[in-house]
Amino acid sequence: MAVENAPVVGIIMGSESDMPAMQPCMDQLDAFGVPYEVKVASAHRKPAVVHEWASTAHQRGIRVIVAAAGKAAHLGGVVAAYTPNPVITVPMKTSDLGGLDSLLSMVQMPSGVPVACVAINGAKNAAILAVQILGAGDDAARRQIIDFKESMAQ
Ligand SMILES: Nc1c(C(=O)O)ncn1[C@@H]1O[C@H](COP(=O)(O)O)[C@@H](O)[C@H]1O
Repeated sequence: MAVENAPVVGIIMGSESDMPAMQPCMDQLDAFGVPYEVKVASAHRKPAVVHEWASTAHQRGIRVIVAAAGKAAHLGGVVAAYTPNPVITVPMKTSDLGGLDSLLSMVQMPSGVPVACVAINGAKNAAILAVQILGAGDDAARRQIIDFKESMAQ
């Protein structure tokens, strides 16, 4: 049975240093009233933790995952390998290559393991897309998007 206010969006990021750029994602989910959980874990530095988190997310009630990372941003692809949930990746802007490194390493997934990818530092759009995905099968989430689009047009 679904627990009321249990997280339905799982946000994972490769480092604490990604947190400021990802804050708009959390803020937007708060604005929609969509519950989420946040995990900081790196597929490079803590592969076992990422494996555990990603492979059990759907069992905890998570329905969409947002994965943010910078540089050699393999985190989203690794998470996608372990979960049946849709994964939205957020390439982090980087000091050396401006985030093109993050973008290309996220978006160029091999056939069979897709991820969605928003713009460099596109944290807010990741939240909106996550709720749109939820809204495909949930009337309340779809209502949030309809209201959001109306207020954006004003
Ligand atoms: N791309 C990845 C992964 C991964 O893909 O597993 N783990 C950490 N990182 C990224 O490294 C950058 C620098 O991290 P630090 O600031 O911790 O050195 C961050 O943007 C992080 O997402």
